[in-house]
Parts: sequence; C-alpha cells; structure tokens
Amino acid sequence: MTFERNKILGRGTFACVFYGTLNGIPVAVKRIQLHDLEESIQHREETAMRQLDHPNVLKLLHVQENEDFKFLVLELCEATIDDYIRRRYMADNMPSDCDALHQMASGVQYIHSKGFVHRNVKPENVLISSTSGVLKIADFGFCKPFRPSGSFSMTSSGPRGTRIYCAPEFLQLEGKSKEERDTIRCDVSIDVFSLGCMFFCYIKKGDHPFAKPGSPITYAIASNIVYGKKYLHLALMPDHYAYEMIDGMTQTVPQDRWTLERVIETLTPHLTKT
Ligand SMILES: Nc1ncnc2c1ncn2[C@@H]1O[C@H](COP(=O)(O)OP(=O)(O)OP(=O)(O)O)[C@@H](O)[C@H]1O
Repeated sequence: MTFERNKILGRGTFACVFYGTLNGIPVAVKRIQLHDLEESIQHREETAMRQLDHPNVLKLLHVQENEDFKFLVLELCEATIDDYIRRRYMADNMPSDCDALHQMASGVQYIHSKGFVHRNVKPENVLISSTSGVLKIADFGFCKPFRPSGSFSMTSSGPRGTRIYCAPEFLQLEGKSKEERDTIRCDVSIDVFSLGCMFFCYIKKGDHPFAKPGSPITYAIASNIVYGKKYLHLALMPDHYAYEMIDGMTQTVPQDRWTLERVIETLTPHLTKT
C-alpha cells in the first residue's frame, strides 16, 4: 500500500484520509493517530468494518499498522453527501432522492443486523462511490456493538463533532457524570433519528427539520432537538412521500420512532424501476 501525503481527501477528528494505491488500484487510506485514542477504542473501527460487507457500507480492503498510526485502506469514493447537499459536488449518475434514501437506510439496517450501532450518522459520513453513484455509510470510529436486547450503555460523554444530527437522548449526555451516563441505556433508534434528519437535509438541500427553512444551521438546532421543536411542515407538504416517514424517524421519544424496516417498506414503492 502507498499513499500520497499531499493528496488529502478529507480530515476528521482523529484521522486524515489520503489518496493512495493498493496493488496498483486507487484507494483511500485513512491514517489514524493511535496516541490520540484510548487503547479500548483504537481498534474499534477496524473490528467493526472487518465484519461488514454490503453495497451501501464502505468496504475495508486492507489494514497496516506501525507504532504511531493505523492505516485503514478503504474503497475510494468521490465525495460526501455533505458535498452534494452544499452543491460542491455535481454528478450525472446520482440516484433519485428516493433511491438515495433507500440506499442509506439499507446500509444502516445492515449495520444493525450485524449487531452494531453507528452513532455518527451524518452527511459527512455518507460517501458517494466513484464509479456508480452508489452511497456508502462510512466512519465506524464511534460505532459500538449492542446486546441481543438491542440496548447499549452510553459510556461516551456525548456527541463528537457536529451535534445537529444527534438524537435528543444522546445530546442529553452532555454535562452528565460518568456514573449518571452508565445508567442511561440507548438503542439503535439513535441512528434512525440521525438518518431522519439527514433524509430531510438531502431532500431539501441543506434545510434541517429542527430549523426554520432557509435559516442558518446554528447551535439552536441542538436545543430544538432536545425540546422536540420541529419545522417539518414549513418545508415539506404533508402529502409528500417522505413527510410522515421523516416525522416518524425524528420523534423525541425513542420508542415512538419508526423502525428501519418500516422506512424501507415506505420507500420501496417509490424506487426508480430499472
Ligand atoms: N473512502 C474514502 N474516499 C474518499 N474520501 C474519504 C473516504 N473516507 C473518508 N473520506 C473523506 O475524509 C473525511 C474524514 O473521514 P472520516 O469521517 O472517516 O474521519 P474521522 O476522523 O473518523 O471523522 P469524524 O471526525 O467525523 O469522526 C470524510 O468526511 C471524507 O471527506
């Protein structure tokens, strides 16, 4: 594996992603600085990715490590959904909106079926594949296995990076002591909430369900999420195929949220026939 230090594809909190090659084939190389991470989470991303194989989940091709860094060699993508929403990326072969939502839901449903919750679903973490315009869920640095009951404890002190796609129960961890956090159990519906917010941003090209249409993305969104202050009706007609679904996915109470099975069933009749 080789990578080009001056060809940076993106940066995250703990990693830098470079253009590279593996056996002559173009790839993305995610370089993770090991010293920045607690030992228990240094290998989390690799462990999860090794178990995942789905067209809508980014594929791990190879792993290399030295004393300082872990290198995850990943299939190369062209852009992120964030680039697409902000109109920094245009392509002829993007799927229809409904096909795109179906792909994202299928990827997350598969991740759950393998016993993992992603916990960081957001537009920067959905990639657009180079060749076919297929969408791929990426960045498993925050994902966690869950019990057969479907629940997991939130040992984390709260969201990492942007908070505007986080479920209210996740945002409420901020400021809590470790003892308090240990008593809070979450379930996979935290990913459904994030996906619902992202669906809306995707369809409305940047608007957010918890912000007034056309208003800037601000800190107020996180507070609106916690208090269930939604503006869906100002941006989408109630008879739009995605209105009820996004409303159901972004319910404040986790038990009230739609399942991904229901989301996929709702989207299927609207898919582009090939
Ligand atoms: N396979 C890939 N192909 C092309 N670009 C990529 C690829 N993987 C990541 N990137 C780019 O690098 C950025 C950072 O990658 P990634 O989200 O995996 O890093 P991270 O440090 O885990 O981020 P975060 O701070 O969200 O946890 C992505 O948003 C994307 O722009």
